[in-house]
Amino acid sequence: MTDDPQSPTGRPVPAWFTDAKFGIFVHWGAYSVPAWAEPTGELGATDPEVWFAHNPYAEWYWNTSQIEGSPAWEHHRAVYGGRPYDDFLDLWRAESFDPGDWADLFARAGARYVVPTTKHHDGIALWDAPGTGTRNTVHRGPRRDLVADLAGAVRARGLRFGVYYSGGLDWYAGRRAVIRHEDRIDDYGRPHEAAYAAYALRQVRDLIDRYRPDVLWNDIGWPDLGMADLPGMFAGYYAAVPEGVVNDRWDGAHADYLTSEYQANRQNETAAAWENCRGVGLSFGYNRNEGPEDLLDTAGAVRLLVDVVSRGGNLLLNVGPKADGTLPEEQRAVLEGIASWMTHHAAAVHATRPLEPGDAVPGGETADGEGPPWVRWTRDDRHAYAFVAGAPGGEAVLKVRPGLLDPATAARLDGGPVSAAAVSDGVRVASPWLDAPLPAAVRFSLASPG
Ligand SMILES: C[C@@H]1N[C@H](CNC(=O)Cc2c[nH]c3ccccc23)[C@@H](O)[C@H](O)[C@@H]1O
Repeated sequence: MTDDPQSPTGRPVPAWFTDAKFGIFVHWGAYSVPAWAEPTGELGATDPEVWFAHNPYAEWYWNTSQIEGSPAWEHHRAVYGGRPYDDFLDLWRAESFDPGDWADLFARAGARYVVPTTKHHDGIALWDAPGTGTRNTVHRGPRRDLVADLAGAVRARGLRFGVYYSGGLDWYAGRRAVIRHEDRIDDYGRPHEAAYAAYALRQVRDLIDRYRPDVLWNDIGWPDLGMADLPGMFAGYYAAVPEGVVNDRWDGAHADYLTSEYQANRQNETAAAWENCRGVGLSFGYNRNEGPEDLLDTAGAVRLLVDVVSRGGNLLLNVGPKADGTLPEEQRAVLEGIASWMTHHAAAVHATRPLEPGDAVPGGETADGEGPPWVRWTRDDRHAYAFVAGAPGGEAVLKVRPGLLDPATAARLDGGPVSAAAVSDGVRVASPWLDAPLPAAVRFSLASPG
């Protein structure tokens, strides 16, 4: 294993992952019953002092609702009379869950992999996980192996299937310690005992044996006394899933790729392979309190995806299903919007790579890179794709290395008219609606392919 941040383990990352560009995260659990949080702000852009007591992550309901005096604490008393959290497992029916419908939408949206929670911080398993007794969705609540149901539907449509596992926190089998901001000194109450390490290892090995996940997406970290188990576990994983990929949240033990989350750990976005994850809104679990102002719209989601891909990363965009198994309409609408955009633009996203350094400079943007127009680039062996949005009057100067492109080959992927001409510092393009918020891609042939 190397300590090279660019390729953390030296193992080449399977091409399917770096070509995939777009995955769907799914946070679904007992927390989806209350589905209640304050839409406070984005991780990494929100005051850590207020984060835990006003946690925008609805999947943290167990913790937030136990912080005395917090709005979630008040809500849990007022609406649920302070009843035990595990009641939500039995109230979670998933009566309208249609994994094929989800998988159809994810495939149309251009996602190439899907990663659902299999055990989040509340310790409730979405399969009959070893050591959980009946505290799982096979024996209670939905009474279904939700991991198997989604794996089958996703793979039937040719998408890859990964698993999210909360190795670093388990508020049931680990430590039932409520985490307040001041607890950061106490390592956030993370469990490190040998018994928990064995419990977690057994569950991850079970996930590998039963579902052959294409992605092992661990969260928070791994128990100290279980660190010695990991090399063997990873070796077993790669033997079972030769094209498998492992994320970076194993307390440094191993990583095929690095992750960022909303605005947190964005320094990881320089790695050879990396992935940014976030919700359509400010939460991963469904939060009934989120309004349009808290959610990405289609243009925002597409610009996020294109920006990430233009910098060599993947976007893992999360949807938080309701307890009944339907996707919230406002989140579904964003995926439908991406799907519509993808019908013309998939070729400029999947299996592309960034332009070489120096091939393009902030194209027509102001110095801060934020001014109009919004321009991002991708390329493959034969073409360069300029994604343009917000161009005043539909005109933009794409500042690229002279000789990189053949302007005569300019064509909008969505079929719209476009004119292009070489200018001293690049290519001027003009086309109606390049001033729209939703990016349109202009394809050029590379003057020298390769
Ligand atoms: C996908 C989300 N992950 C959250 C945990 N996130 C973090 O701990 C942030 C973080 C810690 N170390 C990192 C390394 C890289 C990127 C983010 C993190 C969970 O607490 C959320 O509930 C949700 O599952």
